[in-house]
Amino acid sequence: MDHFINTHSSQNCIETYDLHHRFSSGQVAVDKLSLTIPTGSIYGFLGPNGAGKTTTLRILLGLLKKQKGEVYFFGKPIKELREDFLKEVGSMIETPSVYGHLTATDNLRVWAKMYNTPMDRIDKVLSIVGLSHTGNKKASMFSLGMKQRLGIAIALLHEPRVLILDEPTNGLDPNGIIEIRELLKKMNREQGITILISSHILSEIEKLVTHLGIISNGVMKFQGTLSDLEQKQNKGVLIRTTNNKEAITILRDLQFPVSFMEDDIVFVTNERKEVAEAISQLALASVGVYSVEWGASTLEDIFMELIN
Ligand SMILES: Nc1ncnc2c1ncn2[C@@H]1O[C@H](COP(=O)(O)OP(=O)(O)OP(=O)(O)O)[C@@H](O)[C@H]1O
Repeated sequence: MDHFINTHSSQNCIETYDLHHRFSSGQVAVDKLSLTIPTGSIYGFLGPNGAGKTTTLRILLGLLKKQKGEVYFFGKPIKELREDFLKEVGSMIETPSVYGHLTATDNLRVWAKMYNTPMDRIDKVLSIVGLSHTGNKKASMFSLGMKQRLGIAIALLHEPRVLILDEPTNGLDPNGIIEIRELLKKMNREQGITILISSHILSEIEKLVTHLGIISNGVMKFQGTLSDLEQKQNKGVLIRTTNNKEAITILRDLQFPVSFMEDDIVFVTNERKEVAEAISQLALASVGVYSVEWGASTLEDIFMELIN
């Protein structure tokens, strides 16, 4: 592992190298996982149920003992930082820890005492998460979205530089998802907080994140920016002709990678020249081409391909 020690960077808020975790049941939950979360990014940690996201986040936070691998926060190994790094980290793992019989303010008072945070910070975080108006309402009467917001407020109390959130949009309706998304974007933009957010639904975080790590069965399948992922999109061309049956025979004989999709011929290529050549060949064979349309596989298609 020594060769990694020199490669870590203070440009990155969190880095892991070759993290590995096996539960006593024998289940390997995390396998040689290397994460790179740039400072200032919103990093989406995406994977299906049981992929190993929560296990990874718990290891990062020291809630689960690291078995193998390295973890760096702000360019330094956590064993050097000891528990000090936790002052810089706010987190919400699984469900928010909220006392139902207390108001939002009283919930925050409990945590402020524990963190030794000045009480005037409470109004600030309530305003950041949009819960200032909740007054005497007990948290048990909050909607799920409000409870999630309160959980985020608790995570923000001690002014962390990084926020780690495990599926914060779980169970929320579409409006709730949008509200949390806008809140996180605002915090990242206005306060420069780096955010690591896990999810099992690409569409819930696609509009939020700058970077993505896709995990399946404990193994990292993709890591990069959203546009890196978009580059993996396999562009294709939909061709409509006066005689699709003949057209497909001609194109297959000429070794073009074509197939049928409903009534269209799908031609998988990114090469304009190849498309032009295919159309000329069809014209030579007196097959009329009346429509040519560039299509693209969706990000969801790529995600499904990566995790299966
Ligand atoms: N305490 C445990 N003992 C044994 N196996 C466990 C334990 N906790 C988790 N696992 C297993 O480890 C694997 C990874 O679980 P983990 O909770 O990290 O996944 P996840 O990606 O967070 O999933 P989800 O989206 O469902 O929360 C799963 O197969 C899970 O069953």
